[in-house]
Amino acid sequence: MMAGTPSTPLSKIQRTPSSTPGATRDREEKMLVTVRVRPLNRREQALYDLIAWDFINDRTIVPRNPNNERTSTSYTFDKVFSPACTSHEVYSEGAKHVSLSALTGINATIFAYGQTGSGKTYTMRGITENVIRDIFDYIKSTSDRDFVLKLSALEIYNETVVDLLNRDSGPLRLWDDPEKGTIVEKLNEEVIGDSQHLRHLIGICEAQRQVGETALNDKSSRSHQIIRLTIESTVRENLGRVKSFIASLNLVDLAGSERASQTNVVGTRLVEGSHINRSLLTLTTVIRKLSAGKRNSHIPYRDSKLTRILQSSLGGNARTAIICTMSPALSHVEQTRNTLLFATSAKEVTNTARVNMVVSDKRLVKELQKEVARLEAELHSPDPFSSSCLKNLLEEKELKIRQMEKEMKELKRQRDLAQSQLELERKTHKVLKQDGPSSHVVKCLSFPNGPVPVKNLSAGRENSSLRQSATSIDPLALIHEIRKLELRQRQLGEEANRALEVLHKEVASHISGSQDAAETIAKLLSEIKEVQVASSVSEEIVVRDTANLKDEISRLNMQGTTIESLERKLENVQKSIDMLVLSFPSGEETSESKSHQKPKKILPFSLSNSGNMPNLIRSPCSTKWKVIEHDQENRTPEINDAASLENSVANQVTPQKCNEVRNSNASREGTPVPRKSNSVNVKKMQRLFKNAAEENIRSIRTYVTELKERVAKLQYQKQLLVCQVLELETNEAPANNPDETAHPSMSWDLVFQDQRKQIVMLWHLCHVSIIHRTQFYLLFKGDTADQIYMEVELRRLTWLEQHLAELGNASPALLGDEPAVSVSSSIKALKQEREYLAKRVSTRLTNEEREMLYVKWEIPPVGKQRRLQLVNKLWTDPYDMDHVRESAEIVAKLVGFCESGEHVSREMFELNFKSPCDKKSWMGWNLISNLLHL
Ligand SMILES: Nc1ncnc2c1ncn2[C@@H]1O[C@H](COP(=O)(O)OP(=O)(O)OP(=O)(O)O)[C@@H](O)[C@H]1O
Repeated sequence: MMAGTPSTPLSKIQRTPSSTPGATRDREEKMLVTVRVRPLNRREQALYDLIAWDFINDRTIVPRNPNNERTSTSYTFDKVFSPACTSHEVYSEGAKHVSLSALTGINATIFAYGQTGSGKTYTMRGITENVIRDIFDYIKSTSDRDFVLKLSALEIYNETVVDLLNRDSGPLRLWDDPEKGTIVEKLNEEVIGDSQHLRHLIGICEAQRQVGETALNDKSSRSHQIIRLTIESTVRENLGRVKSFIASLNLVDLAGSERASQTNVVGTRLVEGSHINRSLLTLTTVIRKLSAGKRNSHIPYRDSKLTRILQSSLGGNARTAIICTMSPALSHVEQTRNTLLFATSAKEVTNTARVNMVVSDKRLVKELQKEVARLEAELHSPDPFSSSCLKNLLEEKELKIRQMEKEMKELKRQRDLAQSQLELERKTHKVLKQDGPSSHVVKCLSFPNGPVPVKNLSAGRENSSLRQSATSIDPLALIHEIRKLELRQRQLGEEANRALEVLHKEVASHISGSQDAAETIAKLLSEIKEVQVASSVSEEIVVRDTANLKDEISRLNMQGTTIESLERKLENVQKSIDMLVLSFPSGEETSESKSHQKPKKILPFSLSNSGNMPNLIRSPCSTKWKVIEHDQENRTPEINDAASLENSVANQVTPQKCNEVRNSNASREGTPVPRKSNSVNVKKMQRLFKNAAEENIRSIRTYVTELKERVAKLQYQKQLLVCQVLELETNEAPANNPDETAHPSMSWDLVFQDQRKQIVMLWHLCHVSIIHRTQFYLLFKGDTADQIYMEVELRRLTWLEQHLAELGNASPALLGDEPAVSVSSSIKALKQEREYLAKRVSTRLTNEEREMLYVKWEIPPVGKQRRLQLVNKLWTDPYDMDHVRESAEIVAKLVGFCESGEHVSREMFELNFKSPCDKKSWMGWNLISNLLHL
């Protein structure tokens, strides 16, 4: 197993020993950022591509302006290397100083960043070669120190970490060490003999790396490669004390950012490209946040393996040099601009490098023991002349030993003190987090009613329930929440089942819309009203200390089947009710019925007043309901006889009652009941019954819809809990990373943009239904109330992607059949979904709209499958947010989200994440827990 970046134990840190050449004090310094421009390559020359950049001086680059006008944008760095510069020059001015720091105990990282084909590998090869030469020259010329060099190398391919010195070891796990940072488990480390040996091993790593051909580079690196040299050197000081310096030098060759449209990649290359882009996006976000000086805010190191492994090099204990590589060609100007923006942010990032020094107790004791043994042996020697001299010597040595022991004691005392201070700080940090303000949402999961203050669980808080950081949450608190959820699940199940029983009995048999049906429905409605129970959740849930989180979640999952079957039942009932509504004659759209639709009636069965309402997701549906009631209350009474009569009927529900009301109204006011022919009255009565029945059915339907929402909410809460439990249980929980659990202070808007980009990328990687993507995209647009949805979506997708990536790269023997089948079935489901949408292109879009889209999306003017070609292009470039927006708009049109001119409503968004067109084959969230054997 290989350690992460070496760091000095707190007690052992010494600042800048004078004996160490080149060592510096513990201090902040900016990253060294340079830009290297390669010459136009053959491909670019063949296409007569133009040079798009000018070098004003050796630090500044500007976009070339053909008209010689003054340009407003210029980019300045520590150094800009023109195409004429050699690799040796790049090394000397862009990497040497930083990389040789590792010889003196300072961690160092050199990495190349840039678009695919811009020259990263070329540059890093040159640097590595120069580094090897200089390191061995230094070692040769530093005879007072002993050096030990070790090499390890890894690549991150499709978010999987692979050992380049031993590919057979399979995917490697990462875990966090409080002192050493992120550790790559079981990574091979080879001790280096000499420079030849080192070159040989690096050659092996290069040969092992994933390389593939794309339109922009014949030998494109499809993975991020990190070669890590760990350099340990020891020096013996006057007192015989042994000091060790230990540092690592990371030589990082990133895979290049790429646009699918430019690299023309499909299949495997496309998937690789998505992973590459995603991790580079995280790297960019990390750099951007660090550059904004928000080191105490949440920096999303954990969002990609690349940033996790390089965490200490990005704003931590390391010196870092970044060489941004670019093509000068006009055809790449956009990508190059992105690279330069990245470089501009990187310039602002500050690292705090320190000398990692270890004063070795063990070695010291060993040395002392050796010395004592030698002296004792001399003392016992029979030579009388040397005896007194030896005695003196021994006394002298003993004095030194006592001195050293004292020093050791002092060192240990300092170490213990530092450790206890650290411990105290951690505790304080935790307490602060638990008691802290509530507006921070990232890493905090809760459900109801938007942001709620987090309070201590024992204080019996109501709503803070799940809204605690998973990394700081007490397992007992989680169990408590699980129990509460179970209770709600049971109560809801009982209520819904009773209501459904009644509905099932009656609804199916009365779909004719006759007077009988109206009566039955009215009866039904009142019965349903009765079965509603005000389910207040008991707070008196006792959780034993011995309760086990995993067992709790398994139990909850088992019970989940009840809720799932309830969901199915609700679905069926809703269908029956829909049929019932449809069964009414289409005369519904008469002017009369239209007019009564506007000023809605107070319904006899109002869910808004339900005791359960506070527990419901506040859906647009229920909001509307309230507005309707409000409208009604403020409405001036209708003078229209029929309308007021209808109101009464709707209120009284049954035809008999309707008659009574009508008669009593008439007689009370002393107004003669208008005499009309019998046939007219019967017709009118029938229409009134029908309207009343319809209204009641709508009430029932709303009730069922709200039941569904409540069920969905429970599922959702369950998944939140599962997420929290998973995070709590995994070794990767950032308990030792206070930095990561820190509350974000950046604005929600920026967080939202970041999260949205990541979600889009993850949807792409996990082959999530494009209808789901569209719904989610259109529904969550950055409102503060969206925070929780965004967070949960991100967490779920991150889990899913990580596990799919790990499983996808594991050997079949490791996998078993299930997960692989699931991945392929979700790809299949996505394909089916596209076919389904393609069919709707003709019906949902006008000829004109279709033709415009074909032109815009570059669909050939002739061909059989133009509709499918169009749909196949939707949601394919997660990197381009314009593409994403346009894709969402088109899918929304095809599915009819925007039909009424309104935005998609939350009730359309299914929290169980099933694809509407193929519920069976889409890989839903349940799979996550299946994968984890929960
Ligand atoms: N400064 C340079 N001078 C001459 N040739 C160069 C230079 N930089 C790159 N090249 C050539 O350009 C091609 C692409 O370079 P390289 O493979 O290093 O790109 P890359 O950025 O690592 O691409 P990818 O991200 O796809 O791996 C190679 O053939 C390389 O030899």
